[in-house]
Amino acid sequence: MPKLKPPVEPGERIQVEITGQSHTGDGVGKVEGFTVFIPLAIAGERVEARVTRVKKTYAHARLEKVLKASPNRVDAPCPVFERCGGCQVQHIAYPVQLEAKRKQVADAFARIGGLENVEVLPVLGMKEPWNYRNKAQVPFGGSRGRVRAGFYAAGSHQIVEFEHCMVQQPENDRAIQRVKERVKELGIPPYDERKHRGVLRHVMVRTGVHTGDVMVVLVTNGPKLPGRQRLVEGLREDIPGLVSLVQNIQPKRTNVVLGPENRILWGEPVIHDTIGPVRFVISPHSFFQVNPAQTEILYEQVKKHAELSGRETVIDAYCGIGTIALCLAEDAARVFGVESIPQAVEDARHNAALNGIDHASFEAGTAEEVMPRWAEEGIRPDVIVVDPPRKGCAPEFLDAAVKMNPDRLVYVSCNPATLARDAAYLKERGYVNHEVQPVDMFPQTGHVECVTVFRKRKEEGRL
Ligand SMILES: C[S@@+](CC[C@H](N)C(=O)[O-])C[C@H]1O[C@@H](n2cnc3c(N)ncnc32)[C@H](O)[C@@H]1O
Repeated sequence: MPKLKPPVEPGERIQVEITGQSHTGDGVGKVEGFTVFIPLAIAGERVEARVTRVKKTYAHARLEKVLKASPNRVDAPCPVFERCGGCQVQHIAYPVQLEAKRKQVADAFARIGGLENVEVLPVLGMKEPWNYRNKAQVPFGGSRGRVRAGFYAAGSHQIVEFEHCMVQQPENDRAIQRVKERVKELGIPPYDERKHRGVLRHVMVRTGVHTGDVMVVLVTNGPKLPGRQRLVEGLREDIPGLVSLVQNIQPKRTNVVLGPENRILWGEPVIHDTIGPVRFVISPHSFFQVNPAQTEILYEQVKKHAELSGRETVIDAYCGIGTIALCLAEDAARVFGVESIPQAVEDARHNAALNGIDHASFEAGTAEEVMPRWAEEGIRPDVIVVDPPRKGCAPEFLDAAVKMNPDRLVYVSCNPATLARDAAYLKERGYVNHEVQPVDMFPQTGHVECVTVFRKRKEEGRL
């Protein structure tokens, strides 16, 4: 077949009807049947845009003028919204953001999973969809005299500075500004990623919203931290609730924020927070859900679908620091967790002890290696809960899960595309889901989280 030339070229000005919203929040339209993604455009609008990049099957364009505005367009409250890559959909009314996310999940089930009959319920959103994040990770740059700190602009490493981030807990904002002031005052050189020189690369702040604990992690390019003592004293004065001040060393030329080594500059190595009645320690490297209010809602959904009576054996796969496992433990006879990061597994064990839970055990390893072994060893869970990263579950893991013959498999997903793929895989193996409940863990962004339960197809009985 002769290759068709795309109908648009970089630099060209185009007019487009926007027909949908992509999973990253971009407006999507067609020019002579050719797909164009336009950030900041909204479904239902007619816009003028400048083509910036052309690929074989799609192009990107920059919005220049809204010719016909959608009634769903609102003024984005954040002054740096259009430049900062943190949020993508502040310009869309919140109820419409939620419906776009619901549709995104339904499309993934229909197109990727071939599962048109799975019902996608309305997204559980927030009453106040702002100031929710308990964790901020801010790159530092510029020069000794002109320190810059902010978020990267979309698709680049240009730092967009801010004083107040509208999706962060205010404690995180304040801590970042105080670090920036002290770094300036003490002349600590920020990191220059092009030359791989300088000291301060990132600052990470985590807040335990229920305990008030604050952790500040200063990520440096090497072990040196000039002005260390004065910096520690200054930040102890400046940051109310500071419990843990850590230096993390990332000597590599990489986009990975945290390096392997943590040094305690002052205070504790961890902070605490709670989910429901369960208390957790959080260390710099551990995964902890970033939207505490919505985590309670997400976990309620998991509990509802797990239907525990106190007699069940439960596996929590991809368990992080054991949050789901330990929140379910009260209603289960036995809980097993598996997680690939050894430090998180140590935290999970510590968390079990902290809460007096002695019928939960955690194993370090990949879920795809550990589950087949558990299946061989004869572990037969009634309920399996999975909460994998964006790439979803490995087939070896799902094969082992099916072999264990659980009654229910509760799937928590941060990526509708891989959830739909795995749903199709499970359906072929006799496990089906009928409904998906999306939860808005990340308001103002394109991301959506989902919970669904797979059960053995009735007519097939035992597998
Ligand atoms: C989305 S997080 C879920 C954590 C936890 N369930 C929670 O709600 O806090 C996914 C977790 O899977 C872990 N992980 C990634 N790949 C894995 C694998 N192949 N096997 C086991 N765990 C994995 C990550 O380290 C991370 O802790």
